[in-house]
Amino acid sequence: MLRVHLLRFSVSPSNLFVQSTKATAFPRLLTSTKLNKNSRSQVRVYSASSGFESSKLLFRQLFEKESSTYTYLLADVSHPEKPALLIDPVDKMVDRDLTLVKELGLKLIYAMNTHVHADHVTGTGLMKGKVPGLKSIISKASNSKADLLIEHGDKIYFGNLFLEVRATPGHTCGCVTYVTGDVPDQPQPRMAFTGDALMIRGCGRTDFQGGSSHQLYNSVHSQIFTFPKDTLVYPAHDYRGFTVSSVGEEMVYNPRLSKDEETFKSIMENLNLAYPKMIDVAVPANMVCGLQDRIKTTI
Ligand SMILES: N[C@@H](CCC(=O)N[C@@H](CSS)C(=O)NCC(=O)O)C(=O)O
Repeated sequence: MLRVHLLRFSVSPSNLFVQSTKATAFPRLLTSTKLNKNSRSQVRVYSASSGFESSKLLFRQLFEKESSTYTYLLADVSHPEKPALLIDPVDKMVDRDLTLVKELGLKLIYAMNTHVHADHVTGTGLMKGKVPGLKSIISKASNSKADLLIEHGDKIYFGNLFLEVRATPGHTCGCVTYVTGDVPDQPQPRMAFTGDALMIRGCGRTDFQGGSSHQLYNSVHSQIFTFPKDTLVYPAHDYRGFTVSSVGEEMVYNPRLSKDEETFKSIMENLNLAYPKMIDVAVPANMVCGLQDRIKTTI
């Protein structure tokens, strides 16, 4: 039985980050406090283990061709349990993904979504039925159901590695970007999993699901373009064969987001894209992280 442990810390005047090591189960939810002399901001930390061993990232980019979706597998292979997570798995590729996880000897602990997708059904619900203890994750702002509802500033630990959550609404109201940590024992350069907020030489559309071109412009400029320029950009989709970009590259060459906001809005208003074919099926399913048939008993 999985136990979730929640702790809160009081604030003290320094700019340190403190997390609990008292939780008793794996994985666990921790709450910690970002200590800042000017604020009392609290940051929740989802942690799969404690300890300060050196870390090593295993990383795979996987593709689903009908919706042109990228799924990302990350694991800390320096940790004895090799805890792993998947970002944006697709329902029809669940067996591929879980076979790979098994072959690599990983322990899948989180199946995460960057947002409520409109073009395909998430694999997180199916995976929960196949991997005991697996937790689904989506943002609280998405108004969806999942095991863990994350918010801006949260840290999601897998072994000694972690992803930070950045709210990047605009394509949908609940979009988040997951970015690797900026401390020395985390992967360098940083890696940003931008979902549909920032794509390679493009971005997510803003014409449904609470989309807003004003919000998207501000999200990308304030939350993604402020990462170091060598930060790698891994989107949820690519329609032209690109696999990875960098923040510096997109700041210069993104034909939409390198422009001023008014020009960006005008571009977004004139995209004239057809609605995604799967939208009526995908959105309701993804609002419950693909668990629509079992929602009452499993979440
Ligand atoms: N044709 C596809 C949907 C294509 C599409 O609308 N993609 C979205 C992301 S998935 S909701 C998007 O934001 N595209 C931006 C762009 O500039 O292409 C289908 O029918 O599924």
